Amino acid sequence: MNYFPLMVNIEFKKVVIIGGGHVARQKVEALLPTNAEITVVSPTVTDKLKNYLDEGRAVWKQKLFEPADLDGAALIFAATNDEAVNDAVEEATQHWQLLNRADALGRMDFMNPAVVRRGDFVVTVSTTGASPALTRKVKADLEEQYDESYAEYVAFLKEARLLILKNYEGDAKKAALAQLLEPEILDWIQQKNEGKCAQFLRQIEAGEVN
Ligand SMILES: C[C@@]1(CC(=O)O)C2=NC(=C\c3[nH]c(c(CCC(=O)O)c3CC(=O)O)Cc3[nH]c(c(CC(=O)O)c3CCC(=O)O)/C=C3\N/C(=C\2)[C@@H](CCC(=O)O)[C@]3(C)CC(=O)O)/[C@H]1CCC(=O)O
Ligand SMILES: NC(=O)c1ccc[n+]([C@@H]2O[C@H](COP(=O)([O-])OP(=O)(O)OC[C@H]3O[C@@H](n4cnc5c(N)ncnc54)[C@H](O)[C@@H]3O)[C@@H](O)[C@H]2O)c1
Repeated sequence: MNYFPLMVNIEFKKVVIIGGGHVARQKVEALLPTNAEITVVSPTVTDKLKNYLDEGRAVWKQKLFEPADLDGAALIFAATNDEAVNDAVEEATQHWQLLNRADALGRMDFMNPAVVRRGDFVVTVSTTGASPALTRKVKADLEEQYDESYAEYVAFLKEARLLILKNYEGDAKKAALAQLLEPEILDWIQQKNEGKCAQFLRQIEAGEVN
């Protein structure tokens, strides 16, 4: 199956996770930055997951799964360790709801890639379920290659690009946008050279970048 990768806005959408184990905790952690409305349905939860629930970052329904738990959910994660329960979640999922099964059985409307998040810079990795271990290895490589400085780097590129779009047209715009990929800009960010960054923005505004 060829899955279609998407960046989806799920802010305020209801997401229901059935199960409260290690996998459910991973799903909650992946969802927290999205501001989705997360509900966890499970009689027990791990200590770390309990912390998120205590902080009000997700709602805990401390109970066994029932079909009504899925009402209004846009995304559903069947993440229990019991195949029969995951089957029951699948059975209760409406055609318009998107289902993920952590056991990778049955209806899999979407899969979870590994995610490296650096502010607006997001890199995802997937083997479409073929080798979660390779996915994690490549993720670790990417975390090293794209360190925390990329958040600030991409934020700076955004600011500079918007200034270029405002101040340049035609070929001059193209040339100025191409300048944004000069490696020295990443060097300035990593060396915390705020002077150089500010000077570059002033040069853009003065029409001097080409
Ligand atoms: C990327 C990540 C994202 C996430 O889960 O959010 C993710 N798995 C992660 C971790 C992880 N997965 C596994 C281990 C145990 C060690 C090992 O085996 O290596 C660990 C390590 C850990 O848990 O720490 C094993 C495993 N995974 C699946 C099965 C079921 C099966 O295949 O039968 C089994 C066997 C279970 C068993 O043995 O019983 C299934 C899936 N796991 C997926 C994603 C989807 C496709 C991924 C792809 O290939 O691209 C898919 C299909 C469904 C889905 O969940 O969407 C997350 C990275 C966390 C991070 O960010 O570091
Ligand atoms: N996708 C992945 O990354 C990945 C990784 C490892 C394992 N897995 C799969 O995910 C499954 C879950 O793994 P885990 O480590 O989180 O298991 P776990 O044993 O730590 O947790 C299982 C959870 O399911 C809950 N549960 C059981 N029956 C329930 C019911 N009727 N209603 C509601 N909740 C119920 C339990 O209370 C528990 O909190 C594994 O069995 C495996 O198939 C997936």
